[in-house]
Amino acid sequence: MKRRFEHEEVDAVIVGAGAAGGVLAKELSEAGMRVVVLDAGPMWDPQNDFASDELSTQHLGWKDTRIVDGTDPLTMGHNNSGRGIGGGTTHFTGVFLRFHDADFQARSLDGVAEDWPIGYDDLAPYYDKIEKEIAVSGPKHFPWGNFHGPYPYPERDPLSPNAYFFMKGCETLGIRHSVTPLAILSAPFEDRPPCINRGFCNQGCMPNAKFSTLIVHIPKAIQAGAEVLPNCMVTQVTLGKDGRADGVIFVHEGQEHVQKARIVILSAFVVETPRLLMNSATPQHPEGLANSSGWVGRAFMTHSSNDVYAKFAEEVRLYKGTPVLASTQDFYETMPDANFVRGYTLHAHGARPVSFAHGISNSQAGLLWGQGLRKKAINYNFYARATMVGEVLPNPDNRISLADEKDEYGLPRAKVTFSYGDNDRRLIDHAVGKMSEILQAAGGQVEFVIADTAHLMGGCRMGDDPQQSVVNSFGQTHDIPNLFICDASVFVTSGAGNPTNTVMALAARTADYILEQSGQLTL
Ligand SMILES: Cc1cc2nc3c(=O)[nH]c(=O)nc-3n(C[C@H](O)[C@H](O)[C@H](O)COP(=O)(O)OP(=O)(O)OC[C@H]3O[C@@H](n4cnc5c(N)ncnc54)[C@H](O)[C@@H]3O)c2cc1C
Repeated sequence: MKRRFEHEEVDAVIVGAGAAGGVLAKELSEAGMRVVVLDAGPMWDPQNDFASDELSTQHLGWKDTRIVDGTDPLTMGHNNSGRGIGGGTTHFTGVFLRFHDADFQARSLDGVAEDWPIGYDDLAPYYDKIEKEIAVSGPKHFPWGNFHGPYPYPERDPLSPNAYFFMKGCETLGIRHSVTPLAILSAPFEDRPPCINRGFCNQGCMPNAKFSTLIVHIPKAIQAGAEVLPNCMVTQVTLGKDGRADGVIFVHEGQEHVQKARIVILSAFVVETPRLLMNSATPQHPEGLANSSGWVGRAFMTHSSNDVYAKFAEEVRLYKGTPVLASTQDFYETMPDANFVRGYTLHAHGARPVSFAHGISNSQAGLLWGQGLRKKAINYNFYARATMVGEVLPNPDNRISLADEKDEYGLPRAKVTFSYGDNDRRLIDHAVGKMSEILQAAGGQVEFVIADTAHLMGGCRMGDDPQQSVVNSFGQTHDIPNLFICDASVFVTSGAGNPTNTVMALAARTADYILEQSGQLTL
């Protein structure tokens, strides 16, 4: 492996080239900082590595063994993680929503969870910047939240049959709906083509119509001088004699290497960032770095993402088009007459045949296999699907910790403990009821409800109080001023919308802060 900065201290080393790491790499290197980015996985080549095939693209997820427990253990892998340059964005669905004002104020408004140390207004300019930078497509008027459009690029057209059925159901019931804001092009942008509705967004998008960090931020960072090193698994953050972070140790092809840096930024996502901090424990930091509060790994969240499938007399063909093209946020904020607080987004959500068969084989109607499964799966073309993105309240007992079992690097594996709370379950019941009503109002017969989750957030939450949080609102750890955390792990609550726009806006804000502060002695 050729390295430019093997024997030098760089300005910043970034661990993880995903949604957040990519934004940071671009911003810091364009501002003239010397940046090295290390990612555990490969540098993907969309034309060779992104097959139009469900099964052969599972490797885009983080596949290392994790020990899972709790009353609702999570299925880890392709559905909730990424590995390699681009991180989760290589195979994310591209739904690109902003959080609402209320998402930052769960404690003040509803007496649950915690308020974030920032509000919507702190992120608004960064949402604007990111959306413009990647040409988000969306409606002229988005009915919910603080931002109503217009988006930089026009909304997608035509939509999928599944989206039209969803919108018909919503209209019949008087539920507002909208074409979904997407990080997927509706017209040419830079050197990328518009989407032609192939529908393989979760397999990597071979034509590059869908945004990913791999094809947007990382090339720009490299152009500006950043060194991006794939297949480099960071195993430890190191401290100097002064107690400040002074670099990282990483493994490439079985060999250990060191990268010294003035600032260390962890953007390794919700499981690996806390794990790395805990695996970097020293006698001065016996519970792991940045963990004097005891909050490292705690209160991580997922979104509830239950699916409802309904059968129609006409063909729907769930494989057609971008998976999500229509949504409603009419149930996003706390509803006065509901038996739960907070809310959810609903999407019309396509499904390819393998995930359809996998889902229905395991639905709440009971297990299906053999002839029974075949009989249902053969009617795949007649099913429509809706999916929820439900807020899950933070619970300190939902946590990432270290298991006894070791991985190939000799490091303790991550243990991921997750259980839903009562509020989460009541919220899910409500959303499943609404999705069923919508599909029925469109003419379908509900046949399958499938419990599922999506997205991970939290585990290194931000806050003003160093005893109750890991980082400040800029991602700077309370304990070690030149150690930053910038990824989905800093979320305080999960909100009820897909998180990546917020992950990237936070990263752009952290980059500004680092650039403002980097001349000062405190960094
Ligand atoms: C199937 C799927 C669909 C999704 N759909 C949507 C959607 O439609 N809309 C939305 O908003 N969000 C969606 N998401 C979520 C989205 O992908 C994440 O929110 C986002 O990628 C998180 O960004 P991040 O920077 O925190 O982490 P990531 O993007 O996951 O990046 C983390 C990177 O760190 C690297 N890494 C980890 N540990 C180490 C280590 N020790 N050393 C070196 N490198 C390391 C990993 O390889 C990875 O590349 C989806 C996710 C998946 C998996």
